[in-house]
Amino acid sequence: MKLAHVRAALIDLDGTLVDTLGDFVVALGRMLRELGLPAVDRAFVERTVGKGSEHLLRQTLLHVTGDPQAPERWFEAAWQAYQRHYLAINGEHAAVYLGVVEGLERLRSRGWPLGCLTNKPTAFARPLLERKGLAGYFQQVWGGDAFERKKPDPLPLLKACEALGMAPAHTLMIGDSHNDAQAARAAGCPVVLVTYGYNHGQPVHTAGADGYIERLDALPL
Ligand SMILES: O=C(O)COP(=O)(O)O
Ligand SMILES: [Mg+2]
Repeated sequence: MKLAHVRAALIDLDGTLVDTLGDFVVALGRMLRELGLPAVDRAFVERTVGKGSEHLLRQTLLHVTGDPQAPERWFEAAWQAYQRHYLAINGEHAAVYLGVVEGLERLRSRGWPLGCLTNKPTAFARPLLERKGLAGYFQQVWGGDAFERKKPDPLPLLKACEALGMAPAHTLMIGDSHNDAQAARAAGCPVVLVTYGYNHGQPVHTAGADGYIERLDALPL
């Protein structure tokens, strides 16, 4: 892992900083019940999160109905209900991973500017970071709606580097999935993945990162 040139970091949220699977399962469950649709299982949610809420809702609607028309037909009602249910429980069924606070302290002690870059809507991400005591570590927080395109597109990383005043080659992306690695590669950022998150149901070591760590405080700085 070559981190000698790194001067800043962009860190993913779900599956990297906070284990939010419980929040997703509860909010989706309440939404589906409200719409009169069948429930969804935890394993499906785990392999579907990471590409933003719109993707999660469309895939869930397809999965529970088996009807290719369902995502279009139900999307608007689902989105309204999901936002309401998610915001009502945001962080209640979620826990900060071991090593995260220690890792953030170490990154901060190096004087690196830190940004949180997630595909989660900004309106969910900010209160979650506040509630979990992590907001103070980040200069900026960008959700999946902050830019025209989401990860795995490189655009959010390029824009975030620009906002931090750092070149991509000096900005480390830390994430938990192929999505983060692909975006970082295309943006020209070095990338390290944690091994405990959600990687779309795939083994994380196949994601093509520069390095893999079991805890955030295991970064060789
Ligand atoms: O898909 C989501 O809502 C969140 O994904 P991320 O925090 O891992 O980018
Ligand atoms: Mg993630």
